[in-house]
Amino acid sequence: MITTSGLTKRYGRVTAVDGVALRVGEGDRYGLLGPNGSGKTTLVRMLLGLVFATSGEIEMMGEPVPRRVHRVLPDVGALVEAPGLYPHLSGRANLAHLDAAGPGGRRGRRARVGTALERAGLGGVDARPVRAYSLGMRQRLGLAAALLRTPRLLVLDEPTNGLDPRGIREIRDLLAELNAAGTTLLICSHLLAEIEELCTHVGVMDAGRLVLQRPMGEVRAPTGLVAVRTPDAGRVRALLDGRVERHDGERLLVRAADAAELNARLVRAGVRVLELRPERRTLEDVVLSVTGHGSDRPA
Ligand SMILES: Nc1ncnc2c1ncn2[C@@H]1O[C@H](COP(=O)(O)OP(=O)(O)OP(=O)(O)O)[C@@H](O)[C@H]1O
Repeated sequence: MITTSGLTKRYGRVTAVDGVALRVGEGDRYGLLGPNGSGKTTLVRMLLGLVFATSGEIEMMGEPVPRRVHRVLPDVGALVEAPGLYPHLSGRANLAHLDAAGPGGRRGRRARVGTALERAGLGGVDARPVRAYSLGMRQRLGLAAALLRTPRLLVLDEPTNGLDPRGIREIRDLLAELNAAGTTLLICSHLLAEIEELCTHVGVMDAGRLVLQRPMGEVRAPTGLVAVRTPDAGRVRALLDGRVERHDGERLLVRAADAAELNARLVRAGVRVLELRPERRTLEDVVLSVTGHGSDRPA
């Protein structure tokens, strides 16, 4: 879906994006993480033909970008910067304007706009002028604009910016639904939890470089430790002498390659197991291990 090689963008002496080889496959939910100023936005803008690369190649859906970006953009929905909204018009009227600028004809416009508003959770408030919208509502309207033409690829920069927890959940569900219907997602965020919940693949930028790019399942590999919660912690210690790495009240951390085998052994010994779960590396651990201090901080 997206392949770049050696993609580089320099602004004077600042190298915002440095030799990036991005690989986003069809149907992926790709989360691009990185500290502020690590180059995520610049990278995404180059993909959309909004910023020209200093060097390197971009291919999107088999077409070279920016040379053939006009062929690609009709299949791409983007929520990258606040779209040019008219504050005195309603959300519905704004979308009708945007739709008129797109490839779809007049026919079906009303229905397209209505469906996009509904899906983005703005069905009930579409008559209000946009200047009365909260930040979250503007964000939803931006998403509704991206949804006007069920895109093959949806590129989102901080899609849940300004949303409350319920709004975040709704947008996440909507994105998962779109993805299930075939839309590839590329999401920039610095919210680890958001990416961890939603994405199948993760890329991490640091000081312009893509320092990690892997399927989520590999990133969150098991640590070889199993978390056990039991009121019989003392008995577990006696039983598994030397394999208990940590013990805090009812909670134990046990070194074990096979969680099922450990569970069977504890139950056989009459230990009451309340919870048992293989420990995985969190995305936070992984990201912190590959990124430096955050590119915006003075050295
Ligand atoms: N138009 C520009 N002119 C000069 N420098 C720029 C320009 N755009 C970005 N930069 C610089 O390039 C670097 C990367 O910026 P970019 O906005 O791509 O990072 P980011 O990862 O998207 O950060 P954030 O999470 O804060 O949006 C920063 O050092 C930034 O100051």
